[in-house]
Amino acid sequence: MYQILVADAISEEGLYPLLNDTNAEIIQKKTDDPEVDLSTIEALLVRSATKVTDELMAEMPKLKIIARAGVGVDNIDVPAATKRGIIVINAPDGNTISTAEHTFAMMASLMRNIPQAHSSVKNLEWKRNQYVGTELFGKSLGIVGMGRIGSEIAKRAKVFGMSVLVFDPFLTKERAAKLGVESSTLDEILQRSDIITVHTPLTPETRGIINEEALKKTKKGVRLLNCARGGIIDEQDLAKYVANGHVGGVALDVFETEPPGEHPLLKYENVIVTPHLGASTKEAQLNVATQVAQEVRTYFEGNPVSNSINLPAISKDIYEKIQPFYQISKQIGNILTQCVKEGVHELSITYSGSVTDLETAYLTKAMLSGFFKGRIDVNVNEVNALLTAKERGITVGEKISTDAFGYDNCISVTAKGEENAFTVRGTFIDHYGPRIVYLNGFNIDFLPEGNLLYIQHMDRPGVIGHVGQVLGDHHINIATMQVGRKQAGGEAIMVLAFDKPLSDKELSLLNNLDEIVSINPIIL
Ligand SMILES: NC(=O)c1ccc[n+]([C@@H]2O[C@H](COP(=O)([O-])OP(=O)(O)OC[C@H]3O[C@@H](n4cnc5c(N)ncnc54)[C@H](O)[C@@H]3O)[C@@H](O)[C@H]2O)c1
Ligand SMILES: O=C(O)[C@H](O)COP(=O)(O)O
Repeated sequence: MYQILVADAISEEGLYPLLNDTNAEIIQKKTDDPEVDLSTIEALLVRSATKVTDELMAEMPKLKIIARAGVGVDNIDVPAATKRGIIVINAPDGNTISTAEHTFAMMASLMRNIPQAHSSVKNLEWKRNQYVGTELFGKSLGIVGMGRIGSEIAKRAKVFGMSVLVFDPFLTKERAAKLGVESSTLDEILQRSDIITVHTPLTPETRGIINEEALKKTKKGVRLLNCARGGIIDEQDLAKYVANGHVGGVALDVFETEPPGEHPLLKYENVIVTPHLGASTKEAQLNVATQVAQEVRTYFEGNPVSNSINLPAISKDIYEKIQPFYQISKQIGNILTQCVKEGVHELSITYSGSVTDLETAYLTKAMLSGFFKGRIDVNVNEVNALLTAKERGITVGEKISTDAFGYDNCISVTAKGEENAFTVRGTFIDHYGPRIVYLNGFNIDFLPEGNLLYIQHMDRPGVIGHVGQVLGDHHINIATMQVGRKQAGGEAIMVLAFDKPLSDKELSLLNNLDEIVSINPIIL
């Protein structure tokens, strides 16, 4: 049973896929709740409130997946999660409409002084002249960041009769034309817009994208909105421009620090604010919670997730095709790590035959996760495999070859150390399964599974009998046995499978046999 910590307020109804999973135990508590045993948690579900730091992850050694029920992952240390092999997923589009609607509601409120007028009437005043507003119709709206939310704002703005200027470095002129908006530079937006709204993620590039220098270029009376992330508009610079009357109004749903506390902008009548409510609708919360709950369940069922921030996305049908090769790639990596007895500085992988039609980069990462399994203290998976290899000075090379050694497909991996190189080849045969077909210079054919023993020996009459005798004397049943040799009387190998691993004593008795060169248990 896997334990899931739901650390923020996430829709109970949306958690249904997990609440319904008999393999899942849901704990709905904060991460610092003394009743929570962080060491047993395998999945963590959050919104923007919980800060998922490297220190927190260090307290959660079993953590495999962090799910953000929403879009922004700036509260999660994604590079640290990647390093630890923890998958980070989000729900990228479940709250788009709610946030676009909230931004629009803020814009209309700002233009018509609705929050101020509302408070005034509640205070028993009736100041009709004081709250004369401005129409949205005919105004130019500048949108910085034309992604999911920016695009929805643009659609609504057009219906309201506004002209829309957009700045997004990834927006093509064709898409802009299709959306009926004018693709502009940031400067054009600053100079021409009556209202400017930002909808980018907070990145080093977008932090302070609207700062003093930008504000100087705006029209007098410009209105500014930030319903994306605090910091995209520099709050200190904005406060100056509200104070000097250049900026005509501001609507903020987000702040650099949340809650903002005593904030210089809060004292101005023409600054309206909400407490990060963009995604706070029943619909959005149900959408994002359902999306991540389903994804977490999918992950624990052993299937690929589709909204990972730090793992290449792979569609379900591609995953189904890749799955058999994925397993054998892992097994080859794991055989290598158990057979190579020196430091490895290079791993080169050659794909041939039908496997070359697939996403081989994914298989290379699977091979690496098998290679590092049990070798280092970190959980290595497809998320951090390449990074781990790089950190350990292992060069990873990938090649395609036309020679599949007579098989439909072949994955061949060579591990190079200071002294030696060791090659393992595997194939996947339909209706038969994965097979290892080459081990360190010898053709062989065995199932990479369970408790195996790889023996190097001299090809002499009686050797198989001697091995059988030792094992028989210790009541050890041989499940399968495969042999391979290069030439009669020369070096040979055998690979035996057992129901349980052999003891040190049994291994040592086998090792002492005259014809045996070396023995090497492999546990897969
Ligand atoms: N207030 C809320 O509750 C709430 C809810 C949902 C999302 N958000 C925030 O809204 C923002 C937008 O979300 P989204 O789902 O539309 O994201 P998105 O990824 O779909 O869109 C972001 C867009 O910003 C553009 N962009 C990136 N860098 C840029 C730059 N330097 N200049 C101009 N454009 C740039 C990207 O090309 C992309 O098109 C995010 O910051 C998200 O966290 C807030
Ligand atoms: O990035 C997001 O999805 C929004 O900022 C919503 O954040 P929340 O889930 O904390 O409301």
